Amino acid sequence: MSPGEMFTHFGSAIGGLAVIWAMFQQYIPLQLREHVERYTHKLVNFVNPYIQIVFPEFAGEKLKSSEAYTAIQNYLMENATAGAKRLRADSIKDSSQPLILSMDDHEEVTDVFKGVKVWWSSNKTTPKNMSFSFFPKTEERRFYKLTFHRQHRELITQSYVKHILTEGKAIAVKNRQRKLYTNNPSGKWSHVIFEHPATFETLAMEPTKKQEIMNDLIKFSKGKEYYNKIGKAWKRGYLLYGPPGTGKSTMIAAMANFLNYDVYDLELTAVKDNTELRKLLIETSGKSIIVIEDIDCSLDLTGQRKKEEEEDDDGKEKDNPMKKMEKEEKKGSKVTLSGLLNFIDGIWSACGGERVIIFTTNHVDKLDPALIRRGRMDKHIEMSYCSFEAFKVLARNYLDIEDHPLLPTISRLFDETKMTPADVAENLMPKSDNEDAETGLRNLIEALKEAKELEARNKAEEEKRGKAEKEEQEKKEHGDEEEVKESGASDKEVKENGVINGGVAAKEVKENGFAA
Ligand SMILES: Nc1ncnc2c1ncn2[C@@H]1O[C@H](COP(=O)(O)OP(=O)(O)OP(=O)(O)O)[C@@H](O)[C@H]1O
Ligand SMILES: [Mg+2]
Repeated sequence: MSPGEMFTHFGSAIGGLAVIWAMFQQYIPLQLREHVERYTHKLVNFVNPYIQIVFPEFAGEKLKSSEAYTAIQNYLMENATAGAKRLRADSIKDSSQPLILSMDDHEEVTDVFKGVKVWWSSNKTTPKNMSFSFFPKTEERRFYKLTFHRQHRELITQSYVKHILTEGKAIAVKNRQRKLYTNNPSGKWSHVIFEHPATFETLAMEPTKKQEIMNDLIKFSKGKEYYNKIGKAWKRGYLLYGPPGTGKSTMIAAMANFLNYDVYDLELTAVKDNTELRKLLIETSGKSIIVIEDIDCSLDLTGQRKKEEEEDDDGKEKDNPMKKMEKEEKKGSKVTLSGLLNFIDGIWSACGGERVIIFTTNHVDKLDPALIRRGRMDKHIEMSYCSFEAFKVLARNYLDIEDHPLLPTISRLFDETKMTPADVAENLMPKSDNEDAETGLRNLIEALKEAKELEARNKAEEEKRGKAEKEEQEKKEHGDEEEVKESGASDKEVKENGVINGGVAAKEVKENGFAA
């Protein structure tokens, strides 16, 4: 029992006396009665050196728990419930969710702040005039009570309470269930709980490169003041590019888990036009990652400008409504490159809150340079084939292997051939329950050897094809030369003939002339 409570009980005892007092009071003059009551109250307050603050669950807004109450609940859950003997397990929806514990009613815990001890208790009051209700719970009023010695009044009311509220809110952010939003054809976001297990720890990538990305994200997420100072919207763009199965989508999930952000997976082909795009983007919340996967396939963004020019060129087709409609249909979505770029260029600076924008593509060379120039996409990250360093992460995750006699062989094979992390992971995955780690490694070695052979075969075939083409070309060129040669000879003949003939003729003429 907290000292405050003790005094409360002391107060109740006095209250008991007051009841007896009330029985007699009708015989006592009113003035004297008031006098006695005032002094008992004063006496209790004078003897009780403890102060109590009450934080009710519903303050002001009726339907939403007060921010302070929720923050205190979170804080106590993480920091102080160890001392509580009776806990309440609330909001268990399914077995995969972590157990959320809070103090049971009338339970009490202590907390220490800068060497000062305070007491917290969880309480509820039931209104005296209990009316019949189908929802009896709503009649209860819960509250937290904080008790501390009056000599620490300043410290507690000014620093401790503030500390609790900020800590509690931070815990809420950390524990909140994050969401994965996707846009549907009716132009709205719908969401599910985001529960992707990928983390930077499980992501196969060179450690230095990985660390660099993590540092970049940390700097960004803590950069509120910096972005304010330079007058830029608080956002950062990443372009992830590389062949399929190199971990682009996995990287996005790892980033979201690392930053504790929501994810908005924007399917551009489902967006009707620029107006809808703007609406969708404005509806995104702060602390979120906006993803446009396969940006080169989502829209004909790269060719948009060219197409418009083409359309302008052939005026005839433009006048034909059927042709025009066909074209519109083919075009499908009318989201334009310039529309998209406008939004990326900080139109949401007014919306506040930090946002990360990620584009992914398999063909970085196909993208319009305007889309990926620095400043729009701040960081270009290449996701490439699995290196030995990256493989070690997978070996640790999939097989719990740090070291193994087969690793040097694998290292050599990785130098000689290319394989995506997705394929490596697939090979390491046990095919049956009783498969051991070594089998996994052997499977991978086999697959790497096969990949190497295939590569060699493809290369040989390509060379052969190249050679054949070269020969064909040479043959063609040779053929031309022959022809040239042949036609050259006839020219010569003509020439020679001409000369001969001419010579003859001249001779003849001469001769004739002479003759003449
Ligand atoms: N770098 C990686 N680290 C760990 N796992 C990976 C990595 N790359 C791929 N994987 C594994 O392969 C699967 C496919 O990878 P992912 O979907 O991230 O590839 P992607 O690059 O997005 O491919 P696509 O271009 O086809 O979208 C993942 O589920 C993951 O298990
Ligand atoms: Mg992907």
